[in-house]
Amino acid sequence: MKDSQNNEVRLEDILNTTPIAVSWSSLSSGRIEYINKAFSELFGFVLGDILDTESWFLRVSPQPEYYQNVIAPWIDKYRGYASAHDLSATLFCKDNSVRHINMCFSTIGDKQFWYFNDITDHWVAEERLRARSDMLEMVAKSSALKDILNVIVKQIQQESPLSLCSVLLFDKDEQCLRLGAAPSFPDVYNQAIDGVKIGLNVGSCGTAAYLGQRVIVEDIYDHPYWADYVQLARQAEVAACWSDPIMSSKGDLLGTFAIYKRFPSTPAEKDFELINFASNLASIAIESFRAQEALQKRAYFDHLTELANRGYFFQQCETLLNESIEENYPLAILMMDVDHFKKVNDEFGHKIGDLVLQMLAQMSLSILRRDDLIARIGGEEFAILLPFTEKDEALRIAEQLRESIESSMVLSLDHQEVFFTVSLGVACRQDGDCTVDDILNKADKALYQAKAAGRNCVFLAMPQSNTLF
Ligand SMILES: Nc1nc2c(ncn2[C@@H]2O[C@H](COP(=O)(O)OP(=O)(O)OP(=O)(O)O)[C@@H](O)[C@H]2O)c(=O)[nH]1
Repeated sequence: MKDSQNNEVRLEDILNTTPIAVSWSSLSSGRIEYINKAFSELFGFVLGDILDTESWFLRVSPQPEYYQNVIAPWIDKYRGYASAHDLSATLFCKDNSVRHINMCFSTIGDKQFWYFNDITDHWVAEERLRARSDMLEMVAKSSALKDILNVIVKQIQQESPLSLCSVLLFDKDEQCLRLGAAPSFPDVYNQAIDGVKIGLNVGSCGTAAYLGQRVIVEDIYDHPYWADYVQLARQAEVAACWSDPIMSSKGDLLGTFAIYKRFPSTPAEKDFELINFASNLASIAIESFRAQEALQKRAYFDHLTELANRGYFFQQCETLLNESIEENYPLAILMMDVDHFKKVNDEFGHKIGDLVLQMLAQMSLSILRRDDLIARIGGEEFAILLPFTEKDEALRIAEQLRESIESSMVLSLDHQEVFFTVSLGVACRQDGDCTVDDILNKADKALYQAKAAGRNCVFLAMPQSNTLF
């Protein structure tokens, strides 16, 4: 008896020196009878905190379903076996920090011996590598920026399950933040944040973007930065927010990355590391996306007027024409050409000619509807696609364009007012119009007639004849 007690003491001493967390429990009662020092250090529990394996696993599982669906079936499967296959699980410590554990158990008589190996560092490194390569793959495949940012946010939330994360994008023109990705926030919160101007005391993100530096608010309900936003925070059920500005490789502000907590919280060293990782990843994603966007713009858009170019117009036109034939909805095309443009160039110089084209583009955009498409298809020639548009509406839009352009002007280098006009040809899709060229040719002929009729007017291409509007 004395020997066995001595042996037990020695075994506990030995187990207390091992860096692996070890415990044993009674197979019949489930009661945990022993935990070693490494176990207490890893999970933060002492033996007095723990009753039996089931209640302990329920306490450390992220949700009860995780215990019921993952851990309990694993225990049942290997109950009574000499040893179980490993299970990798995400478990909470007593202080609610999260660890990734590789665990297994073996059974000897009535005793179940448990081994818990902390693989958090390894797991985090692997997950981050995976997130980075997933993100780069999405960037390479030209996925939507929102989807790419969602991958980043979800990765961080997985690594830090008690956190909610968001990425907001900086809108330089409006000096405001736009929603990038915040999948765990309620719509009411996301709608309120979308478009918020950056500035001091505009929550953690608005302030971080404004200052260009990290903002740590440990208690939203007791911080001047959040004074105007506590109601919103209450709706989202958040109480702490740590926000980092996302900067480009050239040091420009791209947006913000933020970690929110449900309770007032102070970030630990590993949280800062997590924020750095996320901001970095988001910066790569946003910069790559914007570079691709710029490339696409160059391929599809006219650099002088920033309107679509000929190639893009034909591509879009073909898609919409086929759609309008299939679904039998009306569609119209306008051809618009500057009158006597050569004269403008000759009289005032090419630079002023360019200004005229830019002014005309802006004026047209302000008149056209959201789904209309205007493109510069030649030097001073523009094509306009009007989907879901009947003849009368197309003529009304053409006339409005003509009138507005007639009454606009640019200033020459010696401050003279330079007025200009346009002629327009209008064609509507009719039965038998199968290609973009079919309709464009009609619109072109109507434009030619408008020119021949003296310019600064609108002509409609009719099935048999052309008519002055
Ligand atoms: N400033 C400027 N001029 C351009 C550009 N592209 C083409 N042009 C000029 O547009 C003019 C077109 O002249 P024309 O085809 O004779 O047409 P027009 O003078 O407008 O006469 P109508 O169309 O018959 O009313 C030429 O002088 C071109 O040099 C451009 O990007 N910028």
